[in-house]
Amino acid sequence: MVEVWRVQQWLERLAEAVSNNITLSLVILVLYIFYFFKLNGNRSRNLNLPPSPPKLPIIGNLHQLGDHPHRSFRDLSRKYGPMMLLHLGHAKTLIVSSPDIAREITTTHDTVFASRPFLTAARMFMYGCTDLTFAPYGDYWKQVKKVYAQELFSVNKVNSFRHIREEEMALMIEKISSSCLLQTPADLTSLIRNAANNLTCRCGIGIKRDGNSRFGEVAKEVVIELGAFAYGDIFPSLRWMDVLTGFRRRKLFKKVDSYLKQLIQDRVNQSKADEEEKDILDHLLQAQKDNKLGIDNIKALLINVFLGGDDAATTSEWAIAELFNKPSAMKKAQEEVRRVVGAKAKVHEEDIHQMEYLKLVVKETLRLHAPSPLLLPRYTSVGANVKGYDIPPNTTVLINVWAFQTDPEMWDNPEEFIPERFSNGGFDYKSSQNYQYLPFGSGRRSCPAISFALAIIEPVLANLLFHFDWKLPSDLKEFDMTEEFGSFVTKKTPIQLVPVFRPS
Ligand code: HEM
Repeated sequence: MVEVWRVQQWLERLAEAVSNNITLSLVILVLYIFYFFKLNGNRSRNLNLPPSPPKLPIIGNLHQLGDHPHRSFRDLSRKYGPMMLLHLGHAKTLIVSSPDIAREITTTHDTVFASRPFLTAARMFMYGCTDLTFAPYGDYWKQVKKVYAQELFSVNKVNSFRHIREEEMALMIEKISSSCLLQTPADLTSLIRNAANNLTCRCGIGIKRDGNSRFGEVAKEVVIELGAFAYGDIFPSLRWMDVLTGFRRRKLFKKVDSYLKQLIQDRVNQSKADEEEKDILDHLLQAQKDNKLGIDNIKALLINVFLGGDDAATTSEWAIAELFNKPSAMKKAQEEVRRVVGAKAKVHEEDIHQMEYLKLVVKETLRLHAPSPLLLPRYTSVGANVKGYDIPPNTTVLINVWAFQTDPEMWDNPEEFIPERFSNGGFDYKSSQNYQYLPFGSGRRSCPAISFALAIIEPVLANLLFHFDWKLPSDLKEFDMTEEFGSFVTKKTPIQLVPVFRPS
């Protein structure tokens, strides 16, 4: 019998040969794609499919994606309509660009489109997609969603993390104060990311996710890997190429896995008795004792929590960037924060409840800069009919909320940052009444952590506005607002501003 390690060695040699030889890789790629084009034929001949832009052989519409897919899709939808069927490589992808069709997908046909595609990186890092984000819709997802809603992100639980938020805010302010004394620019991007990620991870697992700690490094690499290219995601028939070429991914996974294993083991040995002190990991271990979850499920769910901090950090960064770019809004927000906090030395959480303009600033930021402008991909394994069009089985669905959150037909001066546009109410994060504003998604797969996220974003902003005024470093003439598309849409260049202590 052939020994397993020999087979492994053989596979690794083959993989090396393929990845070192571009011509061989390309020949295999082309042969496979032609084979599957032929095999699949035109199965959709009798279907009334949504309009599609012309596509190229093999790569389909991939060349039309550009650096900012949400913008390219919006431009294409102006020509081909609010429901387009694209072929990203071999993957059928429905692009939705109107609130009306978003409602159909997330409400009328919610259960049909409630799954997620099995993305290569998610399969690995989310332990076979057993986290909440990528789990296929079904009993397991429902059970995990219940644990999240009742035990992890309930209002009481979010409130119980208040001391962590206050400590992390104090640390952030202390670090900025030293830049203030030296009159050097503060790297707000990394300060905000550190604060949001430390805070999220302390609530999740009781430890920080500092940029340069071992855990911080690993978490950062996972975020990059989740947004990275994989053959199998666009050419499902080429999934085997990912197996052959995914050494780096597997190495990283081993690192993540051993880290999480140790973390869980340590916690099992010292569980906390006090309900108030329990963090997310304690609750997940309790769910394991109740036979609701396995150890690998817990690891996957913890990764979900690490990633959430990045969403909140991205939003806080964009809010500061937009305020800096619009001095009248900055002045109004600062005046409100300073009036509400008054003579106190620091911002208290009860103060934030009274900061109405600050909340409008967050809403407007999420309109222009939803961290996931295409939401998270949905997937249907069965066919469906939406607005008279046939959606074939095995189609991924991307809802381009950015397109309708910036549509001039729905918003006045849509490119401009105007927090006041939300002052009449009418747009709630959770309400599904108005589908033209959906930064947290909609329906059963919408974000379960809205209050948790706002409880990070609002204190970060209130503290930055209360303690400091901000000015451009002397060597900078302009403030760059370019976007970068990755796992989230972030600001391309870090925010470097010089802090000045607020006038007393
Ligand atoms: C500004 C902050 C955030 C934004 C804008 C945001 C946005 C989103 C969006 C758009 C989705 C997909 C919705 C859909 O497919 O319809 C989502 C799902 C999700 N979010 Fe958030 N999120 C934020 C913060 C967080 C945080 C802090 C956490 C956790 C710590 C979190 C955990 C999740 C999870 C687990 C899902 C998957 C839900 C499912 O598939 O059932 N999010 N979020």
